[in-house]
Amino acid sequence: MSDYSFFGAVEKSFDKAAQFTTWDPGILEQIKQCNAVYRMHFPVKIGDKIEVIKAYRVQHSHHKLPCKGGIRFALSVNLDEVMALAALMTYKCAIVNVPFAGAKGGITIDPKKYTPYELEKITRRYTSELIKKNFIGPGIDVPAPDYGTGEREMAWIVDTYASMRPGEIDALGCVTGKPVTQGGVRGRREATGLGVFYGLREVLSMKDVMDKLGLPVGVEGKRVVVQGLGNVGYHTAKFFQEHGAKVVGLSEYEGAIYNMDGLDIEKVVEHRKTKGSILNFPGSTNFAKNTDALEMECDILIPAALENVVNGQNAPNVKAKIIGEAANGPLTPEADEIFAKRGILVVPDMYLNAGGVTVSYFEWLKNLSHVRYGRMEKRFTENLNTHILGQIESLTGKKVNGKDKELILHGPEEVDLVRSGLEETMITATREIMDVWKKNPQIPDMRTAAYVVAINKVGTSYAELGIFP
Ligand SMILES: NC(=O)c1ccc[n+]([C@@H]2O[C@H](COP(=O)([O-])OP(=O)(O)OC[C@H]3O[C@@H](n4cnc5c(N)ncnc54)[C@H](O)[C@@H]3O)[C@@H](O)[C@H]2O)c1
Repeated sequence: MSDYSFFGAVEKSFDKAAQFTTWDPGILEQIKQCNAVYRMHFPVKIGDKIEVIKAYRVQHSHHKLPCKGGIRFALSVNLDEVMALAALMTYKCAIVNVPFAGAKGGITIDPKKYTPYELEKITRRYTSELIKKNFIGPGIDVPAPDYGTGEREMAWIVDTYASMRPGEIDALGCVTGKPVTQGGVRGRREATGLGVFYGLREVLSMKDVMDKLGLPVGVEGKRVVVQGLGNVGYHTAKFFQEHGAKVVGLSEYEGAIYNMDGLDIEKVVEHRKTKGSILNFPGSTNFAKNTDALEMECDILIPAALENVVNGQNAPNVKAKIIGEAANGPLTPEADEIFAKRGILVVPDMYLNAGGVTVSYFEWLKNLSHVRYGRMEKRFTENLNTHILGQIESLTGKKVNGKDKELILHGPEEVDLVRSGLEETMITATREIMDVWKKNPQIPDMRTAAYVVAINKVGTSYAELGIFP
């Protein structure tokens, strides 16, 4: 499918961008390599058998600490994939100014083949392996959810960590993406999808960019196709629908569906729950292969499942004018070249799906500072805020009601704070990358511009810190 492995593709993109920077070749090589690779095998009792589980944790960089990156549960997990995903995390964090270095983990299992009890045993044993080798901790390396994992697994991880490190006051900050009741933050669940939406909305608002693509400005009325209805795909599709776009195509494992008038995401999810498949959704046309979605008639294609799905073979058939990489590494380098030639805009994974890590940063800060975000305790603020409300009303001569009154009296909700921080982050990152691209017309695509931004930020860290010893 591609001449490059996943890590090879990341290295190729890095090299392509490095020529637009002025860093010493030694620094560039150091930024590119993975600093620490932990490949492990451990036994777990499944029924009356002992199963040997293969797993990984890769810390791509230590230019900032802790390292940060999700944990993937899938049969396809391998060292090359985990290295590539760890490297992308370094660049992602740099672009959105989240002070972490990149890491990633994975367990080579099909989670659907295990009971929740067995998955818990595997997750806890994996966590204990990370603890033994100092590959996890609030100031060392902080995992998060990724493909095949979610809040449940993160709760098992934090519980295992806290049990094995009794008395560690910051234990909650050893992992993010936890349930809200276990130190998680409101807004983390939908953060990656919302970040994808904010990033693409910003691109869609740029008149010069849209003129080049021959598309009208704005989200309203855009036809969107999403591959993968998991955490990232579902929320991305929902936010597009809520803001006036038409989600015309969706795909899951079992196939794809299309309706040029738009599909109702919630109803499709409900249909899949009851019928076991997205196929045969009323009013839509079925496609037997899930990859058919990639070639559907639309304005924006959003791959939100796994890597290497758009490649040299199917890229010539893609009809979208914009590809929003919600998944990590969905395009091969061959596809990238085809899209650059065809004038199709690829909005790259390495910042577009940074919503998860951005909100994870808020969660980590909340855990370390041992506070709650948002609404202040009524008893602390009521008198002062009631006074402020009175002042505003007498100055403006108008009564303040509804949401505004709530905001003045009690401050914003945690989820509103988180979302506004995320929105600002994604808008700033999009503009920064576009500015670099516009200032240097020799940069061939937005991905390369994003890498230039990332390399310059990580390079600056090395230059300022010096090389030890
Ligand atoms: N979860 C996060 O916060 C996060 C953050 C950044 C990036 N990502 C990336 O987003 C991607 C998806 O992650 P997720 O967390 O949504 O995973 P998930 O497990 O919640 O969902 C993935 C979905 O894709 C479906 N799928 C798998 N192969 C498919 C195919 N060939 N065609 C159509 N559907 C397919 C699966 O059935 C599943 O429903 C991954 O590349 C991940 O690395 C996730």
